[in-house]
Amino acid sequence: MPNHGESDSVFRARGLPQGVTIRGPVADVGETRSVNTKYGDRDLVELTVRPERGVGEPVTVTLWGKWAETAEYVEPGMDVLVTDPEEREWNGETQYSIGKESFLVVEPDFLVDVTSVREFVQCPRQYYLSKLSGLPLKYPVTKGTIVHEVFGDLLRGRDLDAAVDDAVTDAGLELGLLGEDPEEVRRDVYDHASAIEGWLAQESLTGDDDWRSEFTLISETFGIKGRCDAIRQGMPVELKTGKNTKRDPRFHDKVQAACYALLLRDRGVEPNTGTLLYTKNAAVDRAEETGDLSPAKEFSIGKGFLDFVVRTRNHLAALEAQEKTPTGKEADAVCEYCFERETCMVVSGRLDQESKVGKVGKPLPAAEREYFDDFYDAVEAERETVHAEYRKLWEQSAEERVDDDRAVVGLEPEAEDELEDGRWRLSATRPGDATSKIRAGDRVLASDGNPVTGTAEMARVEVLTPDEVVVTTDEPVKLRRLDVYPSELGVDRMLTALHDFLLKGDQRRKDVLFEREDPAFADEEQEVIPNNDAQNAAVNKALNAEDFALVHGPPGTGKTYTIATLVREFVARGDRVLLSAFTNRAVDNALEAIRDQGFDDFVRVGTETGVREDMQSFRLSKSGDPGEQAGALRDAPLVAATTATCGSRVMRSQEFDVVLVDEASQLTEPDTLAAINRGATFVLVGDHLQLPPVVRSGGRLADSLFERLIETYADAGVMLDSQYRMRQSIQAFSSREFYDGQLRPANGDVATQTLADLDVSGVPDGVDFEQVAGTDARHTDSEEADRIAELVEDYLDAGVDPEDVGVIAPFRAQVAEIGRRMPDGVTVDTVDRFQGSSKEVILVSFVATGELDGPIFEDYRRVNVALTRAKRALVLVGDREALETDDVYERMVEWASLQSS
Ligand SMILES: Nc1ncnc2c1ncn2[C@@H]1O[C@H](COP(=O)(O)OP(=O)(O)OP(=O)(O)O)[C@@H](O)[C@H]1O
Repeated sequence: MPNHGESDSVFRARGLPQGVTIRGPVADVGETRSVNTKYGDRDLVELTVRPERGVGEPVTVTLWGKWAETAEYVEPGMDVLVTDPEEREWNGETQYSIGKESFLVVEPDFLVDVTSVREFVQCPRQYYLSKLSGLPLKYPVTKGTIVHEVFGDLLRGRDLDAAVDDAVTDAGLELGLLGEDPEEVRRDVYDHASAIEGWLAQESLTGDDDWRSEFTLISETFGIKGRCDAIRQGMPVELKTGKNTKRDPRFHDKVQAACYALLLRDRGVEPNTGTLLYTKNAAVDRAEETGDLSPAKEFSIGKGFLDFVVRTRNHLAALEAQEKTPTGKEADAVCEYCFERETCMVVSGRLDQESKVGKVGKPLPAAEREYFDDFYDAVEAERETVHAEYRKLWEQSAEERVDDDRAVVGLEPEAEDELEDGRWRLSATRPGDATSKIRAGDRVLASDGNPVTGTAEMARVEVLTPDEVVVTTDEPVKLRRLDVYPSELGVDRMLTALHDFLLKGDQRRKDVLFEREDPAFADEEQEVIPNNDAQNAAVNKALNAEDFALVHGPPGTGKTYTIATLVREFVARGDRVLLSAFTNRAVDNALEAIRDQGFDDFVRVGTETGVREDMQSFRLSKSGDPGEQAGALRDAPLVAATTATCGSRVMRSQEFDVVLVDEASQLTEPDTLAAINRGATFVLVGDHLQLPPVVRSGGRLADSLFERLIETYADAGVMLDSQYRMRQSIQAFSSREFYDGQLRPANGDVATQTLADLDVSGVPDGVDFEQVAGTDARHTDSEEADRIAELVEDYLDAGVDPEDVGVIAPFRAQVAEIGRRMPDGVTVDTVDRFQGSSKEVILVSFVATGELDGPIFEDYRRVNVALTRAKRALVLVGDREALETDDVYERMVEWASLQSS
């Protein structure tokens, strides 16, 4: 374990075990020189590093021999980490150099996946291409998953036949889409599996075997993460479904196993042997093949090999830090026999990239290449924020993670029960009643107390109550802590969506989205929704769209109702429809509205834990008879899935006539592409005057495609203008301020609704402003919280149901402050969490004292959302003087005060 923070500066005397590291930005990279040493001529380079993460006095670190090659890609400003440097005094100065035990790690914060290092060794360009195009739906990929599953099962002591049967059934959907015959697949997998079984049997003859399958590892020192297929007596074992008749494992496979060795080293284990298991070897015909047909190949993992692996990882991390596209020249890529040769040439040609193999075809127009570059960089910036989340696993203390809602700690392990399929159910009691973001159904990292240096397993939360936790895992672990485990899947899928749109997409689609051609519409009119002209116009716009249509729906204007109607119309005319949204909640809400309109011939694609209970019966299982599962998907006139799932390999095999995307104004452009790439035409429904996409990095991802299109092609959109939620006085400010005064109540009943209709009186009805001078704290205001607590009590005393009351606050801290004062049933949350819902009574805490700062004030769209959640009563609580420092809030206070007087 390297030291961090203050202890970084403590360079202990050489010879002390572990822990001596130099870490910080590079200030200078010297010239490479060749010097004569007792070992002959050797290259050297001097790096000047500012240790203690840039705070310390610069020190010189000499890189010898192969390490000197690092100078080719390391640059001033990049972060480096040197473990166990050799030190010597020279002219009163301490100098450091890479010694026998040292490693130099470039950009350790960039977490490289083990499979990426493996690909990068094969060819840096292939690493890049896979990153762009994702894993395709192909038989070898699916078979690989099946064989790995069987491997895990066999390690857990399951019976071979049962394991093969289950794994093949589990892959039913993919096999069906691939048109594979399950019997043949079973036979195929059987061959691979018997190789594993045979080898396991041999191994167990040698005495008591210490196995562990699927080990999740992450190293803060080496900046590597990954999941090892198995660890046997502390040594990594990797399974390969290919064949290898040579005596040695393949080079890139060795690199992969050595990565896991590095990860284990970080935990104090020093594996000296790696094993590769080539399962196809068992299936080859011994009469035809010669060579070494034994599946298991071992190799010794020496320091020199680990050095090479770290340097490869460094090279990759440096290219990523410089935002450079690999060319294939970085390594000795041999293009001649490469399977990816054609693809590689086409991609380099289209994107006009340099590549070792050369390019074919005409480059995409400059605007498209620029678009690609901009979004690629934006997605990678977002990836950095995901890496920062991983880092918090070790940078934050357990208490900080709990405070940040990222962990549940202090669990007392109760029971470990082995399940029928060899997996485990672990339970623990939970002292204290802390709340947490982790919910039943989530995938988390379960650990024995330390998720990085201890034993950790990916787990699924089955039960999480204030006093009990139950999870399921592949392997047992002392259940003391759960951590939110970040995922790069979202950013990976954005890149794939960009790739599919620009390199595989339809020309006409690109012409329209690049604003070279206007969207086209047919002009048939029909009356579909007689009682709402705008909805009717929107439906007609969408039905007539030859490219796309936009439905702009302010709060409560019947977006969901319109979508449901539209879906039925599309299906009725014979279209195959894909319905998508960012969240599972939005997808299920839309499906519910569709079902309410009497249509239920649809398939819901999603995970068991993602899909809402009442939609489970429509969920397409991945497991089952291949023909049946694939048929269920292919024949469904309506398929519904989140945008992330639209980018899965299963969904990427599907095509639709039209794609309908709900809450599209909250989607980044690449996320929207992931859905619309699947269809010939598309309809986006949203409101760009409510919350924008949630991204941590900003840049081009912060603007939705919906907003861009509605600004460019206003005529392609229809705004729904009649709202079914708020009484007249409540909607007035939002209508005037955000919707040019066009938003209006759908009918008299909506316009004139009051609390009196609910037999409630003696409390503020309609709109009210409550002056509270407030306290000075930045993110909380106890005076506002007290006042809100009194008001809520008044409402409840007057007969309002707690479920009908909501409180909106700008900061999580204030949400907690108010939450402590609330009776059961009242919802208290941030604006972001309130979008899409409504309550009879809403109170807004502005935490506005002195200066206006905080998320609610950064973006007027937030206040639009906050003010449009209430049906009958809206109470604004804040300091008039502070609010009046801003024009919009000044008008808001004026409006609210007028109403209440
Ligand atoms: N044309 C219509 N005729 C009758 N009722 C309607 C019509 N359109 C919408 N409604 C009703 O208005 C209410 C709000 O509609 P819906 O839930 O579709 O709004 P929304 O725009 O999706 O809301 P949100 O802004 O919360 O997303 C629902 O009860 C719905 O049944």
